[in-house]
Amino acid sequence: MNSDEYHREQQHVNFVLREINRQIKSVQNEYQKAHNSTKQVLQNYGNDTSVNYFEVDDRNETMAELEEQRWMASEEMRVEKVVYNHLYKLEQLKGSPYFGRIDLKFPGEKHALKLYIGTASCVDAHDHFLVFDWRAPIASVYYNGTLGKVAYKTPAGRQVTDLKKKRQFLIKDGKIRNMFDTNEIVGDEMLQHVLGQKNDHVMHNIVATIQRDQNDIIRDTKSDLLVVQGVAGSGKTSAILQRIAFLLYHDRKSLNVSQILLFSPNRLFSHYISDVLPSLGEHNMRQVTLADFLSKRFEGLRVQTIFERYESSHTLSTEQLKIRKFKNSAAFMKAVKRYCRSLKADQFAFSQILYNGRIFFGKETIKLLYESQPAAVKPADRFLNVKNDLITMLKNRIDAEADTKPIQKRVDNLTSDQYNEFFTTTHAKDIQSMSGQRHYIAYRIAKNHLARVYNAIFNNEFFDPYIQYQDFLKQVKLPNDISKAAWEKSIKEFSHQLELHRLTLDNATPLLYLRDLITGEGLNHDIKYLFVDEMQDYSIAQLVYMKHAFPNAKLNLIGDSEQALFKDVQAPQELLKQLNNALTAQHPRLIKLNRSYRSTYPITNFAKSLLPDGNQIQPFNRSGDLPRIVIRYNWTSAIKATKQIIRQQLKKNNTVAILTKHLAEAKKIYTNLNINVKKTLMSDSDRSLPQGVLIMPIYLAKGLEFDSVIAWNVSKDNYNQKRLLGTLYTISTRAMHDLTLLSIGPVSPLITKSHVSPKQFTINHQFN
Ligand SMILES: Nc1ncnc2c1ncn2[C@@H]1O[C@H](COP(=O)(O)OP(=O)(O)OP(=O)(O)O)[C@@H](O)[C@H]1O
Repeated sequence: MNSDEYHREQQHVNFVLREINRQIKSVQNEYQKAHNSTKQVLQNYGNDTSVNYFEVDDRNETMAELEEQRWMASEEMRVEKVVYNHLYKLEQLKGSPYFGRIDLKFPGEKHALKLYIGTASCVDAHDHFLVFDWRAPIASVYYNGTLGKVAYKTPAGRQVTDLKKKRQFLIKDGKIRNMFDTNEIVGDEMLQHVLGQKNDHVMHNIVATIQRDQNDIIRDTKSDLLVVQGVAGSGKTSAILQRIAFLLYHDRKSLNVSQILLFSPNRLFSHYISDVLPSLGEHNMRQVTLADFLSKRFEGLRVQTIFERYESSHTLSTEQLKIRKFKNSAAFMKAVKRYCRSLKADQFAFSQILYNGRIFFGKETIKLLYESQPAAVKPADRFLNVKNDLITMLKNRIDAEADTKPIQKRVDNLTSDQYNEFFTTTHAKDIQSMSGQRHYIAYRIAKNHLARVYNAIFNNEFFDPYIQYQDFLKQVKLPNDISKAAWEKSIKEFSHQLELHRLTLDNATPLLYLRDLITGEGLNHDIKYLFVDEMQDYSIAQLVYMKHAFPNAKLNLIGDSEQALFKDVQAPQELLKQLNNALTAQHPRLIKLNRSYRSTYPITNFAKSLLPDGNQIQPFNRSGDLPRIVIRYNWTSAIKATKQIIRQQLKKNNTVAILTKHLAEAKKIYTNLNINVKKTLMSDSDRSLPQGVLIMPIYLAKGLEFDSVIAWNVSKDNYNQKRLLGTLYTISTRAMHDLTLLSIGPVSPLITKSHVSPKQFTINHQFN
């Protein structure tokens, strides 16, 4: 590009930045004013709440005043937040106001319009858009269109225009570092630049270089089940984060960030992606791991995590593996549903409610309440009715109790301060007569006595879901390949675990499903979009449960069936078929991403050759060294070689990750690796990644990437089963720039018998 053009564009950047800086100053003032005003109102509100309540007439007046103050305070806070968000967005534009330009010529117009596109919009005092938000309908042309006739959607319908130019910029600290004209979606030159950078342990937004198929994921507004199957490093996570930012913009009148929930594989990953949305001017959505979600739902029990299950899975017999498969299937969840629907009153696992060691509500009473309802009423509604009936019965008991002598005596013995303490609520303050006040106090005392019974009813303690689940297990029809003896043993194991206050993951979801179906509780109607990243690591049963638990949510399942750590590598089509069958949806959509961006060309080529059907994977053309296979014959030489590799790698990379199959291996390396650089053994509870040498089992590295990776002990002994292919593939694809595979003894057939050819790696083989 000639220097005149470059100069003109830099002038334009300067012009836009001047306007942005001017606006920042003015909004800063506005913000200060809004902040002071909120402070003032809150202070007034604080003073007013300390008023006296002695005179009845004053009370009502004060309540009205307080109500008004409260309203004013919340209004002030709302205004302050709006101004703050505006300021935040302007600050985001300060160093780099935009990244793209499109020239559009509309029918009937003489000249093309130049539009600049950035992470947020900026409008001048005359309402001219200096920068368009990347999510605005017209900006879709930047991502979708090649030069010539293009169309884009607007609220008023489809618009057609002529795309005359598409220009990309790399602007840093207000200076154009690079710019290209391109006809492609986003030119490879720009991608080369972005992808060649060293990892700094937080994920970056890809807003300037979104690719066409990623754009389809981001801008989908119709699907209620969006399944993204993308090869390793294809930008699945990046695309869904951009999608969240897009949806918040697109549905800004009806959607807020608290209505979006992301299930993420672990806390490290949650931290890794935590900067992406703020960099796009959006607040972070809620994230939860399956372990955290289940622990909340089973208070008092220790629920196994995905990783604990993975760690223990090598000790399982073939029979136990078959049982696991069955419990993780859609068929098992269907059986739970059928069982709950057909339950008769005498099959219910009702529990008595005790008070001071005596039966307060017996099982029979509860059963009768259940039976007394018409059979046509749904189990969950019948359960709720029982609960309400029990509460009514309890209230009657409290009423009766209030009139008893011991309670009346307690009322008589109250001091006047104690007496007045009962009258702080609006409702209580309205009771004027003396007898009314006395009864009110007696009722409150009796209610306090019986609070434990109330809590027991409220928490559904009159029903035992664990016994019910066991009953279900005893009668469920088994698949032919599971023997009755093995099944019975597994039921015993379930009760044994319960005695220890533990619950395995395989039982947790069906049990929760059964509990929810019977009690009608556990549903979250607020969530409108549910995202599940690394979906291949969830069982179908877990996904069925999520669909049930978030009934209003559109499901977004993102993963790679070939990175399965917990089961055999599955062909994408097979996984999708299973999902479609289990999660019936009105508007399902599948988007596949086959181009891999993370790793250099030689690394992606090597990794794809490990897979039986890796041909669909398209490596991004970024140069780099061939992966190295390093073979040693004992532990000491392997550690020695590792130290050498680390020293070499740290000369050009910030981080070297040693990735193992299990935690035990990782711990052993950490203890034996004496090296004078910072080394860290990562654990399940860690939230951030330091630099230097990181040692961790692969499941903690899910979704992450590192400059240089050492795949630990890829030997025949260590990687001896077909189901470890997903693990090996996932480890190899965590490397951005360098990959070393270290083997203690002969190399695994998963490599030697794959499509990997000797030209795809270098080898370093030493006998000692
Ligand atoms: N359009 C893009 N522009 C720039 N970088 C991109 C783009 N798409 C992906 N990347 C980069 O490629 C890398 C991999 O992206 P991401 O982690 O989103 O992929 P993924 O499919 O979720 O990976 P995996 O399943 O292997 O964990 C990241 O460094 C990301 O920034």
